[in-house]
Amino acid sequence: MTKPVVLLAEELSPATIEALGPDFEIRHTDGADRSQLLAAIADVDAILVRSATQVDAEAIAAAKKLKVIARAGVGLDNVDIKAATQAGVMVVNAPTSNIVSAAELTVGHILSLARHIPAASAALKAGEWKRSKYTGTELYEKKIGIIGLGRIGALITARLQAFETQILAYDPYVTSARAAQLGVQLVSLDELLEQSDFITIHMPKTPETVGMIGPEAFRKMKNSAYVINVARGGLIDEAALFDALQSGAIAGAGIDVFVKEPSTDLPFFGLDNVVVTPHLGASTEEAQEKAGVSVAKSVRLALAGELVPDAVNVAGGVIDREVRPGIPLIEKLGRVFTALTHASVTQIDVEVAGEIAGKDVKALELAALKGVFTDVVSEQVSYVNAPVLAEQRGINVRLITTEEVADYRNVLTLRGALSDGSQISVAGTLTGPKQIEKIVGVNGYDVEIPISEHLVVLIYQDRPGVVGTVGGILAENGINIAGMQVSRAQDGNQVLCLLTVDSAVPQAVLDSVREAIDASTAREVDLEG
Ligand SMILES: NC(=O)C1=CN([C@@H]2O[C@H](COP(=O)(O)OP(=O)(O)OC[C@H]3O[C@@H](n4cnc5c(N)ncnc54)[C@H](O)[C@@H]3O)[C@@H](O)[C@H]2O)C=CC1
Ligand SMILES: O=C(O)CCC(=O)C(=O)O
Repeated sequence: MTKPVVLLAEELSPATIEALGPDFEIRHTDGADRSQLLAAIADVDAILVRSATQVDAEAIAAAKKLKVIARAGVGLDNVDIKAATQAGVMVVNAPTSNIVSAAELTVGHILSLARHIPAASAALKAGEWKRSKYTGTELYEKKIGIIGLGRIGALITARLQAFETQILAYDPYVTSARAAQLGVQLVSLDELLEQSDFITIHMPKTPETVGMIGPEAFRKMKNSAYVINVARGGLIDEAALFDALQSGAIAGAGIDVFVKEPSTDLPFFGLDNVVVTPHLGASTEEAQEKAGVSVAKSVRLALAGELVPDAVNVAGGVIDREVRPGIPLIEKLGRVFTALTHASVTQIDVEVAGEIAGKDVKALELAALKGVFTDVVSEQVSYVNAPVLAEQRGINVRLITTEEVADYRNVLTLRGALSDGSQISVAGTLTGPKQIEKIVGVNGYDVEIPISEHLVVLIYQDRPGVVGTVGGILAENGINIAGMQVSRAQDGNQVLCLLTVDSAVPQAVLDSVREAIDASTAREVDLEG
């Protein structure tokens, strides 16, 4: 059997390959080389990148088998998440892998600027013993302004509080309670710019944040202020930074990230009051190992068809141990549901009844939709694009939970309204210590039959001899019946007969059954593959 292919598009820690294990074919490419990337991505199942590879809409369209894009780090500005979601491709990152490293580098930049360490070192190595030129400033009792008080901002706060600094922060999405918990004073952007001695930026790159630190912001800063960017190139307008440094509008800057990377000859590189590093925030042994292992685990889960806690374009999150067995069951129920439909679906209710209803069962909704669309569209259906497919078709989806259930510990039901006004439903459960997957209801008829790869659903007028007729036709065509349940409707003499058979039932055979017993419904549900 061919192994799924994982493409490593950048240099990643050796621990990444170890954590992937032997179940994959590993290929390498240089993701920064566009033509290499587009050729290499064409037939891979997963791609692992850092920040130098642009996994944009063009690359995603070229990747016909791609199921997961894994970013071994935090920032996802090099991945087109919208295009990935449309294509059913899961995007994962390693959100906490490198935050300590990035926070420590930021503190390094702050100290380098405060004490002119790189410049003094370069001068001494060049034979100059200059002490007064490199007189610095203490951090003690200084005001540090943090723009973006997320994971890294919070780590920097804790580290700089040890220097007995005062931390100000601007982050419109952080509550004052969170700021108080961190011992930070939340202020407006203007207040932060005007009061801070060191201003450090820790936001994502978004249309809202690009160029946020431009000419106007530099005008508001103290002449003695230092600015640090270990977040993303472009948050600071590079031309405005050059002017501010050259004109003495600010005292200096520490920059790890650039609009264009790699960049080796930007105008401000020539200035004495700038410390630059080549995007080293995450470049530690520890961060790379954590990022590599984290995304390798996510890739393993994603390629096994499971939901991934670190997926950024799936609403599933961490799945409770008791909810997990329901995922393959409800996906199968989704496929049975589709086989039962005879008109377009306008509404789907995913009902979770029983003990698990109190848990986070969002993953069951995703799995149900994945099942519903698996046999409907030619494109790959995943937890990622299943909700998109429902939305595109105008299907209203509801997740309904109730702890009340009559005969079983838990029952999962898909109930649908069709455009012709009719309703369909299929219910299932897991029974016994082996957690056998069973169908326990179809269109309101009670049954209890283990799910198998081939199911036949028949609805007909109750009368003697029908079961024998069905069995006879199937036998004539070499189809063995593994199980059968007949259920009579409570309000009439319609009967539902659910059969599990050992092989697929060709349409012609199903048509003969339908004719012979005058069935109003005769459907085969093929769960193979
Ligand atoms: N230089 C490097 O090697 C590394 C850089 N990074 C970058 O650092 C940045 C921060 O990462 P995390 O702290 O993990 O992200 P995070 O998502 O935990 O925090 C970002 C914070 O920015 C805030 N924010 C968003 N828009 C804002 C706005 N308009 N004004 C003010 N605040 C705003 C959010 O509310 C959030 O609290 C990201 O851009 C990430 O890509 C992360 C790791 C390494
Ligand atoms: O992988 C890298 O070195 C880039 C790290 C980074 O910028 C991030 O994780 O956002």
